[in-house]
Parts: sequence; C-alpha cells; structure tokens
Amino acid sequence: MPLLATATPLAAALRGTRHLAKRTLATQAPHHSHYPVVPGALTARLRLRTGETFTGGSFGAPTAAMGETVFTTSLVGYPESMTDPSYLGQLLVFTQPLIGNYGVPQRTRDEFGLLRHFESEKIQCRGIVVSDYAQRYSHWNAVESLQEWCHRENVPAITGVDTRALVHILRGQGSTLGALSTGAVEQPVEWVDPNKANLVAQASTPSVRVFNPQGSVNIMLIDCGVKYNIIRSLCQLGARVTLVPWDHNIADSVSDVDGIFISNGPGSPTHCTKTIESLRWLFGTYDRPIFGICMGNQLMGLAAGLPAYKLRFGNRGHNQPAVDLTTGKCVITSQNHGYALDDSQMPRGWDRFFVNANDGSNEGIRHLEKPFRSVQFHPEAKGGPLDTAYLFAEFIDAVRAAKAEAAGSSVAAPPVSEAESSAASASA
Ligand SMILES: NC(=O)CC[C@H](N)C(=O)O
Repeated sequence: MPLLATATPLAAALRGTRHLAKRTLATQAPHHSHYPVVPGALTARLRLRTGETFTGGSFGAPTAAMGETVFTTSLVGYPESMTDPSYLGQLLVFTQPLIGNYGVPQRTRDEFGLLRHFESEKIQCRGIVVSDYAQRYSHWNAVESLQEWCHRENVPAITGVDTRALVHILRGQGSTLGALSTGAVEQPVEWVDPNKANLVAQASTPSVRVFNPQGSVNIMLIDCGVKYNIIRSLCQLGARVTLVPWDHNIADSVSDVDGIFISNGPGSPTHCTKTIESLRWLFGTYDRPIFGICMGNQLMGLAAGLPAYKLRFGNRGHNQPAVDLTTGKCVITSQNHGYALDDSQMPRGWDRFFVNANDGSNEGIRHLEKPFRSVQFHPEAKGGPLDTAYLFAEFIDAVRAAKAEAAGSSVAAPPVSEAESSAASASA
C-alpha cells in the first residue's frame, strides 16, 4: 500500500488543524463567541481597548474588572500564578486550554509560616480568561474549585474564550487594556492603565518582618511584591530573612546585613525611585553580595544606569531559554515580566549575565568586581525539579564567604551549592 494511503488519517487530521487555524484567524475581529460554557452561568464579556470583544460564560465572581490583558503559556500552576503579586493589575489569559481541572489546594503553611501552595495571601490578578473551565476537579490536595475560590476572593473569570485568537491579537498589537464584565455588571468605559500607578507600593509589605530568625546569615529582602517561594528558598538555605518595604531606609539598617536581595514585583520599575536610589547608594558603599530577581533585575539595572523598556507582550511561561554568558550553558526558566532592561550598552563595571535565547532580551546583569548579580527570570520557580535553583545556593555561598572574610576567618562553612548539586545528582 502506498505510504500516502497509510498516512491519510494523519493527513486529514493535520488538514483539520490547518482549517481550524485559518478559521480562528478569520474570526479575529470584532467579536468572538463559540465554545459551550458553564451551564446556567451568567454571560461574561472581555472587551479589549482596541475594540475586540469575546463573549463567554462567567465562572468567577459576578463583578467587573479592568486590567492589562497579558497571557501566560504555563501548562500548570494557576494557583501560584494567580497569587503571584507580579500579576497585580492584570487580566491573566491562560493559553493552556483546560484550566481548573486540579482544583485549588489547601491553605497549609510551612515551617516558616508561608503558605505552601500559593505565592501570597490572596489572588493578585484582577481577573482570569480561559478557554475551557473544567467544572469537575480532582487532586489529592484540592479543597475547593477554581470557581469557588474566585467567588470567595471576588475575582471575575470568563470561560469559553478562543484564547488562541485572543493571544494572536495580543502578540500582534502587544499587551492591551481589557475590561471584563459579567452579567449585567459592566466595567465602566473609562480606560485606566494600572501601570501608570506605583503597583509595587500596593504589593510591598507595610512593615518589617523577620522569617527564620535563627538563620545563620542575615539577608535583607527588599519586598517589591515578593513571591513566598523566594523567602522560602532563602530560609531553606539557612538564612534569616528580614523583609523590608520597597522604600525602606536602607542606609540606616544595612550595617549588620550579610547580603541583600531584591524581589519580583508588579508594574513598571520606573516608579520605584526610592529603591533605585537605595541601590545606587549600595553599589557605591556596600561590598557584600546583592542579588535581584525580575523586578529586582530591572531595579538593579536602572540603578546601574541601564534604561528599561516595555516588551510588546512580555514573557510569561515556564519554558523560556536563557543562556548564561559566563558559561555558555542554556537553562530553561520560569518567567513573568512585561518590562526588560536595554542592555545594548552596558555601564562601566557591569556585564550581561544571561540573555534570552528566543528574543535576545536581557535576562540578567552582573558586576565585574563586586558580588552583585541579578536575573530577569525566576530561579525559585522551576518547570523541572531544580533548574536554576543553584543561583540561590551560589548567592548564600557568596554571603557566607563574605561574612567569614569580614570576620577575619579563613574557615568558611561548606558551600551549599556543592551540597545542593551532590543532592541533585544523588536524586537524579
Ligand atoms: N515578575 C516580575 O518581577 C515582573 C517585573 C515587572 N513588573 C515586569 O512586568 O516586567
């Protein structure tokens, strides 16, 4: 039998896919409505500022919300993403079609008092947009449905949206303001860009908090909207973590600090002038390790003299390749950002650390003499079991070494990064 004949079912399936893709493109504007929605649900509507409207079913709170419409390609992790403070002010579109199928986990806390399965205390995004909400969920750890959670936290959610068409629009024109309405509750027509406000001031801790007080090195963590797993990652490596607000008076409190960490956070980094000033002061006076993640990378770059710009639609997902320019090694990273540093001209004394292998955008910077480094991706969030977790271990090693040196001792504790990597190879 000719090969063509055996391949026919596959060829037909592929033709079907192509046909679907064409149909999706053809129906892009101005109105989209198709998939079946939750039976008996209120109608929900997502309207982009540029005029495109998507109609579906409401499965969240019967309320309305406006935000920057952004998409994530993550296949799993909706509880973590939705509680990540970096999504504050945003309507979050999931490209993974089936959302809700493993429910929402328990609010149990770890030994440091942090919620185990969420990145902060509450849902941070303003609303969610999905293709196919799973009305039945199943998971050993689930205690409620995504629908119940959204209701409880007063967050609107729409299902039945052709998210492929929506993402096509967002990739083309860039992240766009969107208004999500449910039933008769209409989002007011005046468009307000959340990025014009200082969202970091809303997400940051209002007061100083200490985690793992018996830890052996003192890390000051500047909270721009920190994810719990960043605090946890530092505590697990034996650090005492002092969480301080984004505008904390650093100069007054840094003398007994062994290392400084700058967290992730929502919105534009340009609002954080106080943090940028503090970092600039630290770069001139501080010699111990400094490390930044995502917003932390952007703030360190701005303090060093690099400009930041807005990416067209940002990088949000769990499989972004980043090349470490010091080793040539490519790591697969988890990301959630809409801004980036323009590293085309590096300031004196600094170099690029990582670069994105897909779009060439900056993924980190490092100081050439002092132990100051930052990354645009999230080493605390990993698609695989470990991925870039080694960056935390290297930071704590550098902190311990600097502390030992300052104390005039040549005997430093064994590096945690080595302990980590031997544990990793033992479990591999
Ligand atoms: N995850 C983050 O820290 C995001 C940083 C910043 N809000 C951005 O979107 O680029």
